[in-house]
Amino acid sequence: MLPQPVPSGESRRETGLAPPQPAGDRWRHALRFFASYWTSKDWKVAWGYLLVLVAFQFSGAYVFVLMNRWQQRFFNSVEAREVAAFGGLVAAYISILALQMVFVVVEPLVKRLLCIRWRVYLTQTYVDRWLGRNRYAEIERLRMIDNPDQRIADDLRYITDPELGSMVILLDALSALVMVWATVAILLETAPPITLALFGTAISIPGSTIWYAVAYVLVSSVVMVLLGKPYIRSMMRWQHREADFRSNLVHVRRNAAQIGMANAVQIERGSLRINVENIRQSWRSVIRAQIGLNMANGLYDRLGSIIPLFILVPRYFAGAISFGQVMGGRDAFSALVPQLGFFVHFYPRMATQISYINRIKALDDAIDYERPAGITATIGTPAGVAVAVTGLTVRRPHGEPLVILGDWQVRDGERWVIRGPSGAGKSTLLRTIAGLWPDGEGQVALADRSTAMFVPQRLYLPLGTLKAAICFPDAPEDHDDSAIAALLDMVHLSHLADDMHALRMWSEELSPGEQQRVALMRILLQKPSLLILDEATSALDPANTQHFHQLLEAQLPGITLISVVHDERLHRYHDHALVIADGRTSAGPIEEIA
Ligand SMILES: Nc1ncnc2c1ncn2[C@@H]1O[C@H](COP(=O)(O)OP(=O)(O)OP(=O)(O)O)[C@@H](O)[C@H]1O
Repeated sequence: MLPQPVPSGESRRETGLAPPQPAGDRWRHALRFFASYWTSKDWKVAWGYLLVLVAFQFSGAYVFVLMNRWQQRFFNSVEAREVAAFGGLVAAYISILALQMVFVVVEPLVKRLLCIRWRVYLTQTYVDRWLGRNRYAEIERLRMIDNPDQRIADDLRYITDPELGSMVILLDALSALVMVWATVAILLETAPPITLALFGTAISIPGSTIWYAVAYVLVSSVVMVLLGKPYIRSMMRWQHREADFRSNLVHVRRNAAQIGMANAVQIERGSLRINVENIRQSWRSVIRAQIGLNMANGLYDRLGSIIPLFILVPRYFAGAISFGQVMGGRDAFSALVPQLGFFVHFYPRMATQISYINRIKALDDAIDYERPAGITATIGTPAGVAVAVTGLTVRRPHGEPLVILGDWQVRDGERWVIRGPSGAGKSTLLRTIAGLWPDGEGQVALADRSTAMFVPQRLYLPLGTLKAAICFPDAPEDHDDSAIAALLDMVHLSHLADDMHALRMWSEELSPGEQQRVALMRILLQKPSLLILDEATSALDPANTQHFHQLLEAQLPGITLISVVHDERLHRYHDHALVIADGRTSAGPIEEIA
């Protein structure tokens, strides 16, 4: 069975070069994404905070109505010169103001508390899922999406932002609904009816201002949706370019020494310039797309405060309503229009959020993608066999065969060398044995995974002390300092003994050859029964390379060894050979294999 094609095109989608995913899929994903926190084990606190926030939206509308009524009373009493009522009105104002202050202080606080909990939950969940089932490695191996790290760190932060995030937009929507209800009630008291003559009958529709507001908002919404589409596209492209720039900067920082040695500063500067130029260009298209949106928003706000006066003042002139009602009506209309036009007003915010959620969807798709494992990795072999391979063909991700191995067995205590030209598939075969390469067909069985150890060319050094790096995966406390000092001496690194507990960037400080000797120390500490080495001495000088293998032989005499080595002088430390040439393999005792 050939592996299925790798899902691709996400980057093309995100840069706007390919059409977006179907809307139905995106909606379903967004629903699942939002529901996840509110049904998580933190649900009690989450819903508690949310209910408080919802209650705030309702009481906010109530305070708005109080303030509006107060305004009507105030202007009417000023117009009627009711001096005696002035003190009472000021006192009433102070009480309403005090209420408003409670909202101003407490509401943002609750919002922030909820948003940080939500962010922590989402971030932990995504980190776990990304690291689970080897997805982080598989996503990189197949280059499924770019910058999953930034999606987790940044996009989730923007979605849960307490000022501009998705939940705040939804709360604003609720607040808009409640306010619409409150302002409609006020406008019904002040707005003149619309009178129409239909087939000779006079029809009177109450609350003309409301209908004008609805028509006003509907027309603006259509305009905004049309203007917003290119805005979403350009925002996504811009985010993508920003992420590329950040990851290139990290790349330069990580490879600082190599770049210096290779005199590649010009090249890196050029590529960073291209990144910045790409940002500039995509930002320009964001700005262009924003011009129309800003203009429409500006007109929308300004006209919204003047139109009600044009409608209500003639009625005041006709003596049908009081001056207080004109001011109250204008206030309610001005409140109604932005609330009704929530979608209009917040479209740019929603558009940005949609693009973040789409990036998270791409991450979810990559994490959830189940690539049928053509090669099965199992535990359990016949007695005396350390590795049993059956019917194995290793393929490249897109299906072409890389190594056709068929059946192969490594018996306990055998020492195999894997040979072949560069690019033949030696490292990939080792990854397959480790169960990290699923593309192809056949079966790989290990006698015991827990006593097998894989040592790649570049060692993984965790952040922490040198002792922690040497003891990994054991905890540093599991081994005495004196034992580690003796090992350092054994591998000719005794000068590092005093720095054993120093917290430094060891992966950047130790030379590749020193790191390979740290790997040797790990081997001697862990004493694996099966050791798989991928050019594990490539950075060592000949004397240290000999020493590496001699130490292995002396300290771990019965070990089963599979190693990829280019240096023919090292073949004598092995008794069997597997040679890969043009995808075909030949295997057997070393003296029989040419
Ligand atoms: N993640 C990947 N996606 C696509 N192709 C890959 C991937 N990893 C390895 N390959 C390809 O598989 C082939 C074999 O690579 P591999 O690293 O196994 O070779 P090798 O024999 O170990 O080479 P060398 O001796 O130079 O280390 C190469 O052509 C490489 O480009």
